[in-house]
Amino acid sequence: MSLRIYDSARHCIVDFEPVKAGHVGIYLCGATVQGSPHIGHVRSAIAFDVLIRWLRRSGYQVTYVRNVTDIDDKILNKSAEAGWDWWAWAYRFEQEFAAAYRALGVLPPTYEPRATGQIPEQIALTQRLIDAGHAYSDGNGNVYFDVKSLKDYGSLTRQKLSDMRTTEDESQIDSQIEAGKRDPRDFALWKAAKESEPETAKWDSPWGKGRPGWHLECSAMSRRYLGEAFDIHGGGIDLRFPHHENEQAQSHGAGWPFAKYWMHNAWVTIKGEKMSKSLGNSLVVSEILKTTPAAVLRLALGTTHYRSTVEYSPETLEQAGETWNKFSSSLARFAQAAPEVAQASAQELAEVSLPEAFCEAMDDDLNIAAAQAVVHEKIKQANTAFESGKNDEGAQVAIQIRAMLEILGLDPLSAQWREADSGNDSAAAAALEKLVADQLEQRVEARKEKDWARADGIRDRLSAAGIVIEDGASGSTWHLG
Ligand SMILES: Nc1ncnc2c1ncn2[C@@H]1O[C@H](COP(=O)(O)OP(=O)(O)OP(=O)(O)O)[C@@H](O)[C@H]1O
Ligand SMILES: [Zn+2]
Repeated sequence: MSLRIYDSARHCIVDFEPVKAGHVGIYLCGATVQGSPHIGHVRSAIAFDVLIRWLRRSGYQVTYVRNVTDIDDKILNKSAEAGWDWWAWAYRFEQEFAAAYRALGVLPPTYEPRATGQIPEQIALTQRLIDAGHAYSDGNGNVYFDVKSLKDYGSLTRQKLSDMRTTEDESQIDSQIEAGKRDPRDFALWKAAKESEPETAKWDSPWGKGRPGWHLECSAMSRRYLGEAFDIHGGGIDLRFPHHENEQAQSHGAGWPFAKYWMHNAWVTIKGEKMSKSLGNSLVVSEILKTTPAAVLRLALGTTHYRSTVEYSPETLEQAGETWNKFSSSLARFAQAAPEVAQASAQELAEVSLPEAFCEAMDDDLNIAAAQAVVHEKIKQANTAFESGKNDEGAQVAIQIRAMLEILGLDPLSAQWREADSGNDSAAAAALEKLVADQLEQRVEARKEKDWARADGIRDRLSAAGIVIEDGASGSTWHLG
């Protein structure tokens, strides 16, 4: 069996056949870096991380592009309110997103272009669309895409033009932009600079100073890094319209075949409602990570099917914590019984044969529940093998378990999570330091009161726990004996 995916343009499961044999080009709409990432924001990066790991494991050479939208109305407004330069504001949150991705074990994309780094390409694309008769300037510095000029406008989301009211992002409708449109359904490719906007947010163009509309960057950047035709375009479900419809219109209008398949991930909800800053129910990743191990959060977000909603509650994390403990304690036990389990290199893990049922599940539009069931089954099998002294068989199965978990980004013995554990080690060391310091203080008090029995009792109890006390002129120090 080979990979089958749900193509959200065709609304059905299809065989995945790459544009170029052996290669896969993927474009994922990345973050608009206007604020701290909440767990809804990182879901798509995690979902597509699993896809990319699986494609690589299936032998494809993957070029993966995830952009950063570092300029838009929200960034300009929020930075102005806060008294920051817009670019400093955007960079601050770009770094927060990067830290969240790193903490959650999301592999870096092959290329991560910023919208502001591709202005000449976006100007050239706008000009190309004007030349092709798909765009027009209003004479006031704005350029619009003429939706009626493109036969397949609406085809991605199966909508008739006659049923549409607008094709702009409704949260960002701007009266100045609306004024120059020949048709209210046209959308902006280039926006004339406004008096109130900072000079650094204005670029020269054939239509005067301004900046690109939001949809344009993805058409320009996907072409630059993936070419005119590429395999998979991904993003959150809300991006299908108008963003992806408009991206496709721009690229088709330019004469480029664009994405062959479309994949969209579902929401993270809380009490059934979309997690969202504006609804005030969002949980910032860095806050959750203060109390929850990153692997547990990744498990909670990444082991629900990407097209199903993740309903978040404290129980979601609790359950994920239990599963993670099972994965990590099982592998720690297996590695203790057979050191080769922990020593297996990334290369070995990438080459070890995987259980057929796991591959079938992953090939079935990333059926992660069925794939996880195989992991649990194999944990049972390894347990039985080790218990009956068949260490070689146990080790072989345990290495398969690691390889499967690595595809889900959840191998507890991988460098990512081993390092996280060493983070736990330092937390444990800090806790020990505090407890021993407490005991030493009490011993000092006991000695001051000439309560020798109590002082000796403390020393003996510490010594029984493997802690040696050295008394010196400037007080007592301790070390592990
Ligand atoms: N709860 C969520 N679940 C999954 N993806 C989400 C969620 N919230 C946002 N996203 C993804 O992140 C992208 C950017 O989200 P956006 O900036 O609209 O965040 P938000 O928290 O909904 O903010 P706002 O309330 O200001 O609209 C969205 O287009 C969407 O693809
Ligand atoms: Zn996009």
